[in-house]
Amino acid sequence: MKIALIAHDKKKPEMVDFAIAYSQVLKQHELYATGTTGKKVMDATGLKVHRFQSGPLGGDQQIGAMIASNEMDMVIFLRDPLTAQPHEPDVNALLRLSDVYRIPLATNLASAELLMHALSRGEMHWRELVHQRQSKA
Ligand SMILES: O=C(CO)COP(=O)(O)O
Repeated sequence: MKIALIAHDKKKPEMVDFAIAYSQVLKQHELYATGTTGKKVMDATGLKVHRFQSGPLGGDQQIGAMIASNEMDMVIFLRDPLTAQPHEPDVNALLRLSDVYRIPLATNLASAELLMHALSRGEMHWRELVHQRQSKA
C-alpha cells in the first residue's frame, strides 16, 4: 500500500512518535510525505520515505495528484486545526480529493492508530481490487 504521511508543524512531534510506534507496520508499505514531515520521520525511524515538496510549497498538491490518479491508498494527515496555514486551499483540496476517491484518511492521532490496526489486520486489501479493476479499464 502507498501511504502518505503529513503533519503540520505543531503536530510533527506526534507524527514522529506515531511513526516510531508503528514502524513495524509502516516498513511493509511504500511511504510518501511532504518535505519536512518526511525528513523528520526518516531521521527518527530510518524508514524509507519518498519526500515531496514541503506543504506550503506544493507538497499537499503533489500528494493530491497521486490521489487523483488513484495511486495513494491511505493518508495520515495530522493537521493543526488551531493554526491558520498560508496554504489552506491546498490542505482543503487534499482532504476533498481523499473524499472524492474514498481514500482512508486520518486527520488526528486516534484515527491514524485505527487505520494502522486495520492495515495490520489486512482490512485494506480491497484497495488491491480497486487497482486491479483500474488496470483492466
Ligand atoms: O504543510 C504541510 C501540510 O499542509 C506539511 O508540510 P511539511 O511536511 O513540509 O512541513
